[in-house]
Amino acid sequence: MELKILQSADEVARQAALFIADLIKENVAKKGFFTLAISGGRTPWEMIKILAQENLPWEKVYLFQVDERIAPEGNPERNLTQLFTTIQGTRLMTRLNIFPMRVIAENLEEACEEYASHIQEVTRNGKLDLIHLGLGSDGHTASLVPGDAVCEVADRDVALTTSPYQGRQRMTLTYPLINRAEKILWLLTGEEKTEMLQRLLNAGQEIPAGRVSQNQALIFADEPAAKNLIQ
Ligand SMILES: O=C1O[C@H](COP(=O)(O)O)[C@@H](O)[C@H](O)[C@H]1O
Repeated sequence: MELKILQSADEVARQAALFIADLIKENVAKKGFFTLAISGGRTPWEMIKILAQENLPWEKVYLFQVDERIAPEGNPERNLTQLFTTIQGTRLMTRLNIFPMRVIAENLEEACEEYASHIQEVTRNGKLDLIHLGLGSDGHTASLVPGDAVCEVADRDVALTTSPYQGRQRMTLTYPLINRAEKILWLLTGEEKTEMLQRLLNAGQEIPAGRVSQNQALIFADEPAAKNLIQ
């Protein structure tokens, strides 16, 4: 796994946006489209704001969610609400193909299956071109949360947590789908990520993030997150 240490959170966002922009150009030129899954939390929004300024073939980009809270439409805790707030008024709002997780469905198990089918259809081979991941200070990533049976799902690409996590049940991409992605991009900023960054680099199997494939992964971390690694 490659690690890039950058001076600040702003620089992490900028470099990540440039990295994604290059991948979009490359994939659209090669196969005509690009598939991407974005996490929620704190880190992706600045990167997305920068990306939105790029003149890219957005109509050919298909954006999926990595995870979502089971909560009503427009709920401020939802990752989709934050995404829409971030891209409001930008070209991404009208041109990007966004696939929201249907967390308001009556039958959530069916909604998981349907989401997995959409990913299969759009990607054609079941492999997303890029998955962006964050890392919680308890070692969770996506909504693969410590101690939840969702971490053991091996036969489905999208699943539900068995219990609420930070107050809400969640829908999440599972390890099989995440680990099949062509590329995985971790964004880690802030001092509170220092210990988990170390464990992620050691592929510590005791934290959910440590079980994500490292072969195709790249980490952009800022100096506070990587402070133990800087001499
Ligand atoms: O709950 C969540 O948190 C993680 C970590 O977020 P971050 O604040 O470190 O960016 C995030 O990856 C996940 O999608 C989100 O639902």
